[in-house]
Amino acid sequence: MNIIRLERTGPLNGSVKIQGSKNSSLALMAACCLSDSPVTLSGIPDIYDIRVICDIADDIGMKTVRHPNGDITLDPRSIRHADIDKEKASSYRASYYFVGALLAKFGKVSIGFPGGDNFVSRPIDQHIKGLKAMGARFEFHEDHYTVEATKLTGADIYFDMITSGATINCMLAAVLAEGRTVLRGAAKDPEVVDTAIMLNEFGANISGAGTDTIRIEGVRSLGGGHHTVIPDRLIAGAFLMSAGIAGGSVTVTDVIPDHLGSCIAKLTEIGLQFELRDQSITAHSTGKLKATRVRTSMYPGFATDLQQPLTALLVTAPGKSIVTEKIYPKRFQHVPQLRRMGADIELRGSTAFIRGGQPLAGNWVHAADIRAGTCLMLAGMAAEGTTCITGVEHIERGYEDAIGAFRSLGANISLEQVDAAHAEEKLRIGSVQP
Ligand SMILES: CC(=O)N[C@H]1[C@@H](OP(=O)(O)OP(=O)(O)OC[C@H]2O[C@@H](n3ccc(=O)[nH]c3=O)[C@H](O)[C@@H]2O)O[C@H](CO)[C@@H](O)[C@@H]1O
Ligand SMILES: C=C(OP(=O)(O)O)C(=O)O
Repeated sequence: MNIIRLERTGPLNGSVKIQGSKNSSLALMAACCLSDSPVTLSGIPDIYDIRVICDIADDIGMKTVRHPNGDITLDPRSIRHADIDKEKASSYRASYYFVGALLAKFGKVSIGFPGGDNFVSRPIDQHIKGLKAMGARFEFHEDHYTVEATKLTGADIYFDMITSGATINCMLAAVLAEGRTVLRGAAKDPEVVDTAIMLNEFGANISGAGTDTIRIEGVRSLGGGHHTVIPDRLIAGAFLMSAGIAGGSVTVTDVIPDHLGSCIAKLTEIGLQFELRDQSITAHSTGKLKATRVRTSMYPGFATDLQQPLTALLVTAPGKSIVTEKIYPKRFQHVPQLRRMGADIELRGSTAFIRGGQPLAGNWVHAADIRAGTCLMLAGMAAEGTTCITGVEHIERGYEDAIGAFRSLGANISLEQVDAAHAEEKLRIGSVQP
């Protein structure tokens, strides 16, 4: 099995080109099913989740070609059915977008339950409620569910909470539905906006994406064309944090600085300095970090996907920090791992109380999800000695080449193969801190 090995890292210096957004790519790839002509997407990252989508596309008959320049062309004209392999659908989170994207054309979609990072509870009731309002009927089975609709009709949908997944899924279903759909309490995330922009480029009639009310007038068909996915703001945010942990200056290029507003504001409070340009951001360490409080919230608030890497940074900031997770109250699988490295963190409900500035020591630790992996890579840069991280497959769901990028900045990081039993034993006996 693969592990990531890290040694304490001196100042980082250099720049990293940020890959296309995972979460946007997952929506865009599924959205292509709505078109009646080929679509070419630029910037889609070569990551595990995307490879699964290409597999699913292949199964249902949508030809996909990855060109030498990295672009992907998808041809929805040859889709034969909407019976999605259960296991493939359950191996990542956003498989539910195939429901919204295939329902109008096929009248019935059969699919496995969404997988993805395990935060104990990730309900899909808002997807169900929204699609039902448009005329869909759901049936739930042990390992899959089916969604049927003889006809999809526009509806007025009030979400009970802000959800990017349900906003995008209902938007996809509404594009070819009859009449007008209004999504109220919609998510404003850049990934929602990116999806709406692409669909409009191909002939959809969506207005208001990026606000909390999205209106979609159903159209009869969509054409194809070309679209470039937005950059991954979550990966960019984690690289900016690495300058705070290891020192030095890190530039992220090919980004949209506006998408990182709340992250930059929080990192400035903590003591980093920033230079913002049109498409790049440089984070400078000032050598001084301050404790802070943070509460995650939906865009434009501080993203839950940045909570875990931020926690690593706060563990190194002297003083008491308080991190409250409002989106996934149990998203703390990184905390026991940070404790194994000597971090002083107490968890009470959905809040982590951090006494920062204690020395960290390398250890064997396990990344249970993508951002726990980011968090542990950052912590490993600050820890004395060697840190070995298992669960690399989770990191690979989101990052094209995290190791290469951190190495290019000067981090002491490598991918190594070890015997699985050896890793398990090391994780079991590691020097667990009280
Ligand atoms: C593939 C993808 O894009 N994943 C992202 C997406 O996940 P995902 O789309 O699953 O997350 P949502 O934005 O839908 O979830 C936001 C909140 O709404 C709740 N909720 C959501 C749907 C629903 O039907 N019922 C319900 O209660 C969730 O439990 C959560 O508390 O947004 C999350 C929140 O920014 C990010 O952490 C994930 O990286
Ligand atoms: C939670 C995440 O991903 P997913 O929703 O795909 O599990 C993430 O990217 O941090």
